[in-house]
Amino acid sequence: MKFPGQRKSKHYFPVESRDPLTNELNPVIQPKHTHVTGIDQTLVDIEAHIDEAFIARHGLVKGNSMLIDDAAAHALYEELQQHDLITEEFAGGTIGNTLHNYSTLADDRSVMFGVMSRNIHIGSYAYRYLCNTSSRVDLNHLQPVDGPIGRCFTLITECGERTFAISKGCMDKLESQFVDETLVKTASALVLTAYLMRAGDDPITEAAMTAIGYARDGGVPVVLTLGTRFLIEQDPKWWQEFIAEHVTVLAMNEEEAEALTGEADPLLACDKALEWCDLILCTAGATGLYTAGWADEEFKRETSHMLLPGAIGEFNRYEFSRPVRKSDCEQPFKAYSHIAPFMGGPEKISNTNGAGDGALAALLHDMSANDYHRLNLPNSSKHRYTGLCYSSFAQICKYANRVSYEVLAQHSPRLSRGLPEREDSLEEAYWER
Ligand SMILES: Nc1ncnc2c1ncn2[C@@H]1O[C@H](COP(=O)(O)OP(=O)(O)O)[C@@H](O)[C@H]1O
Ligand SMILES: Nc1nc2c(ncn2[C@@H]2O[C@H](COP(=O)(O)O)[C@@H](O)[C@H]2O)c(=O)[nH]1
Repeated sequence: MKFPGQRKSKHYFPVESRDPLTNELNPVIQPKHTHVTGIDQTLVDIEAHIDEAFIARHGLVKGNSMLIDDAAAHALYEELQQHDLITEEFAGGTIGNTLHNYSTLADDRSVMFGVMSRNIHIGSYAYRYLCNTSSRVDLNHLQPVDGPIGRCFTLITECGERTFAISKGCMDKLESQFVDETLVKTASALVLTAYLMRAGDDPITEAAMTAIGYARDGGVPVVLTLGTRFLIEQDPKWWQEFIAEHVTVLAMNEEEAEALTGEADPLLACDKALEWCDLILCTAGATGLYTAGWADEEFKRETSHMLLPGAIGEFNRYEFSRPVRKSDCEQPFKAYSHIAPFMGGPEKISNTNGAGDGALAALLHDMSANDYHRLNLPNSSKHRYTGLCYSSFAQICKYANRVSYEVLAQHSPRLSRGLPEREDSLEEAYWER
């Protein structure tokens, strides 16, 4: 496992390179490994740049992710092809992207549960999906199906907004028996998307609920990403109860946060949602991102950064604390952190597809690094208490933000490589210190 984020560390990480004296006592150190699991609707993104009239003509809603039937998919695809509008085709799916990015960043294993076409032709969407997924993502547990995987028409309007039209194929056919109980129970996290709950009569919703049950029994954090505000605003109360009952870590953007809580200010939305879960990653486009969660009075750490004004005054005071599950705190209190986009954002953003998934992958990396460190160095002072993450709220903000930047600066929602070892933007002296 790679170190989460770029910085110098006072803890021994990775654990193989620990104190030479201890190494002499234990010359052969075989680190114990961790992994994360996730469930997704197996989808290929078909990206096209279109105008608003196209969106209206096909009965779509700008910014939404909508399911379309076969006839609508056919008409849409025909028009895209006729006018030569398709610019890219690559593996997608919000959890598929997150697992791929996690494995790329951590250089470590993730396991994806989903479906895959039984018969795959070279060049087909299924083939492309497999080719565009990191070899660190374990796809051995995919359920074979007699039909195509899903297609996600990713339609980008002039303003950079993306609208998704989903042609399901067999993407929702995942059955519970293909979710491996041991793998879920031994993972550092189970990652799910709200999209899994809109499968109608198809079995993927039940498979997700089965996985949630395994995670609960194994004490594994359940991480939920909200997908789109349109889904949440249909029934915010239902989602609030769902989160309160099942979710440890919530990932959302500011629009989804508002749909869930009724609060337009991301800080106030996080404050409210913390009543239902333990840790929140809230991305806010050009405003950057927030982390919010619980920490324990006994282990709180005050920031050395400037205290920030906002809907909650000086909200970042304890951002150097590490997130802890509320139930693991003796005296829980809420801590928050915020960061503006890395370097103000890339010079040119061709689209923001996957920027949120990238940020979540960084958070997952930090969570699994914590487990990895605890498994291998249980006596480290870091594990005097049971933290959810390896790093502080502030550090997670930095890392997530940096990864989002990388996704924005490239074309696909999936990272083609990890972050650079050294940041060109940081002065040489930082690394030499
Ligand atoms: N226009 C932008 N300028 C600079 N950074 C941006 C911009 N849009 C997104 N980002 C970065 O990407 C992150 C995630 O973006 P966001 O659009 O909120 O995610 P989502 O894909 O979930 O809607 C932000 O927190 C920020 O760091
Ligand atoms: N599993 C599903 N993934 C979906 C669906 N609609 C869109 N998407 C995927 O989201 C990412 C972009 O994520 P974001 O971070 O920019 O919001 C993209 O790659 C799509 O494939 C869906 O219904 N199910």
